[in-house]
Amino acid sequence: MKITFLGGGNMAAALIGGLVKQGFKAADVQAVELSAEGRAKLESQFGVRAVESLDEQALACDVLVLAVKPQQLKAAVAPIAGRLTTQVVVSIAAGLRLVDIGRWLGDYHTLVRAMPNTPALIGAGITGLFADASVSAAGRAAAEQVLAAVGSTVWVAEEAQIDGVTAVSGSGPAYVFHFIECLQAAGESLGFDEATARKLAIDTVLGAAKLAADSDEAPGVLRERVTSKGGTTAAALASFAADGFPAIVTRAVAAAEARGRELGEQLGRD
Ligand SMILES: NC(=O)C1=CN([C@@H]2O[C@H](COP(=O)(O)OP(=O)(O)OC[C@H]3O[C@@H](n4cnc5c(N)ncnc54)[C@H](O)[C@@H]3O)[C@@H](O)[C@H]2O)C=CC1
Ligand SMILES: O=C(O)[C@@H]1CCC=N1
Repeated sequence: MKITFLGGGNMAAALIGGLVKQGFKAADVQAVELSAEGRAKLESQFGVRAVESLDEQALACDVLVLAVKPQQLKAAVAPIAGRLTTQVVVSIAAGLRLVDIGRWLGDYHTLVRAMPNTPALIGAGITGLFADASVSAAGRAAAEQVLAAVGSTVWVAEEAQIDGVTAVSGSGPAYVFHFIECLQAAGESLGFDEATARKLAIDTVLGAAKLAADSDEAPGVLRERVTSKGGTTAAALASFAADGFPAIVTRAVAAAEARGRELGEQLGRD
């Protein structure tokens, strides 16, 4: 399977890195990237062909992944409008709706919306997928194969749910990194040096996530097991509750989801 990325920035690099690590042949992966520095990085890091514009060789692919910023996508696909034949086009752009992307591509509807996340770089991503009704089973399978190479995948029943996936898991790594930053800073405030506080914070999140992933129990049950009555964890959790932590998370995720919808509506007017 030949895969071309239109846009070779952070997320494309995470996906390309993941694909190559998972055994995809670098010769079957290409990237179209405006920045010379970006192209040089992709070529040297992953050994893939990186070009400035979508030439015939780059267009001759089975899956074309649109990996530019939502605000850049309409202009980026303009040169290929009406030139697509059988390629499965997978947009990973936040918010943008298939109906608008299809229009910008010159009424082309072999389209899949996917929302991956950056842990794809280490094969630990999670991607939500939604396909236009006209995409064949083989087309869906091709799109899924690309994303499944870098982590797990879930199909959603309605396109609007991709904005929810974006809010929970697309943006989610940033929330977890932020929590790690805060836990590290809290450790430093107790007198640990930076390296020690960082290790305590990261290894805790890593271990807890692994335990939650491996366990049949709900995260709430695992939380209760850490929480001795009248103990230290109970004191911390009472403080979290008093500060409204669950509502803070719910509001933040809702803000991300609303922003996705807003981006789709705003940019789709073009
Ligand atoms: N960063 C993340 O964690 C995630 C990002 N996304 C989505 O992935 C897309 C890309 O995001 P990032 O990689 O973070 O952005 P980025 O800015 O790092 O990458 C976009 C790249 O596209 C290039 N580009 C822009 N116009 C171009 C054109 N006409 N032809 C060729 N290259 C062009 C830019 O030079 C840039 O390197 C966005 O739509 C975003 O919503 C999706 C999931 C997670
Ligand atoms: O922040 C963003 O808009 C993108 C989408 C998901 C992660 N990064």
